Amino acid sequence: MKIPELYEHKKPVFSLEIFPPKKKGNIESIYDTVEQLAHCNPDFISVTYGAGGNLADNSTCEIASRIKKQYGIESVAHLTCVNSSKEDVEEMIGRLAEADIENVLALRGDISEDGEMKHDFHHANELAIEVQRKCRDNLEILGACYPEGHYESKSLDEDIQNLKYKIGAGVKVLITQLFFDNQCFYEFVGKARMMGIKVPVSAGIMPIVNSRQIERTVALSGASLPHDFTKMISLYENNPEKLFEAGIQYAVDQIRDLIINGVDGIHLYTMNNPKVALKVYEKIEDLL
Ligand SMILES: NC(=O)C1=CN([C@@H]2O[C@H](COP(=O)(O)OP(=O)(O)OC[C@H]3O[C@@H](n4cnc5c(N)ncnc54)[C@H](O)[C@@H]3O)[C@@H](O)[C@H]2O)C=CC1
Ligand SMILES: Nc1nc(=O)c2c([nH]1)NC[C@@H]1CN(c3ccc(C(=O)N[C@@H](CCC(=O)O)C(=O)O)cc3)CN21
Repeated sequence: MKIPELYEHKKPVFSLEIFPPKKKGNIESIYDTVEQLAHCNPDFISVTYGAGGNLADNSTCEIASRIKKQYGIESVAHLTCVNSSKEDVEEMIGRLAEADIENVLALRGDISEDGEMKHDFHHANELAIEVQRKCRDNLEILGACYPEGHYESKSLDEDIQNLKYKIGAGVKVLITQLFFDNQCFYEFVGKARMMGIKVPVSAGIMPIVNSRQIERTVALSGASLPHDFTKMISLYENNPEKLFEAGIQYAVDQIRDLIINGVDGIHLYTMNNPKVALKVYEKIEDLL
């Protein structure tokens, strides 16, 4: 199924995100995770590509394909371009289409720490154009957006202007970077609508359930930390069980508020942890 159509018929769309296992030999382990995540009744599951130092290879395509075929759940394959040549990207697009994947999240990708990058693509809109050129009728394109602005942009306005290039290049649904302050999301969506962006925007939520995640997540996302959030961390940083429960509740409160305020979709960054996803799901199921 083509994901943009889902947003025409359902509100909120509820989606989950997973990443391929780090070690190549462990690829089968992800299917246990998917099997458990299926109990959350997701409208789709997305699979990252080269995120957080994980594999950027055919495993994204393989996993996204099996999610559809074996579990009957719609999938989205992430694809990044900044560390790839035009030939690499063309090959990957061909593979996705061959595997009957119908939806791709077109990303620039994180610039690797050693600074090595290829120079065929600079931004996500260029990748979207390439996907359109190669597979206009077979692949729907989703894109990423940043409620607090991407850290490379001078201002939120500039970032939203750049977002319009992606939409011009065929992106039909946006998924946000994770955030902990719903007010940032509401202001961002209000501004984007004023600036002419009409596509559905799913809110990306990551439950923080252990202290190890905090630093890494903040570094990756640049998300600001509201007072309630830092209070929760300082109260429970030495009590893993309490932090786990409080982290779930924080995400649940965020999601319930978003749904009540009419959000188009909720995209849950599961970090391959079905226990967390299921606990969140149980507490929001009545609103889905
Ligand atoms: N690997 C994965 O699965 C995931 C990766 N991400 C990460 O999100 C980050 C950025 O990815 P995208 O949003 O796809 O990048 P992007 O290319 O859309 O935006 C990156 C920066 O460039 C600016 N920009 C965008 N288009 C431009 C243009 N045509 N001309 C000038 N400036 C432009 C933006 O305002 C922003 O500051 C990366 O750090 C990516 O890795 C996010 C989600 C999942
Ligand atoms: N800048 C950026 N890059 C991304 O890849 C990205 C975002 N932002 N925002 C949303 C999601 C979050 N993503 C992530 C983040 C971390 C890992 C990851 O594998 N982290 C740890 C494992 C942590 C764990 O198992 O709990 C790692 O060690 O790599 C994967 C995908 C992908 N996405």
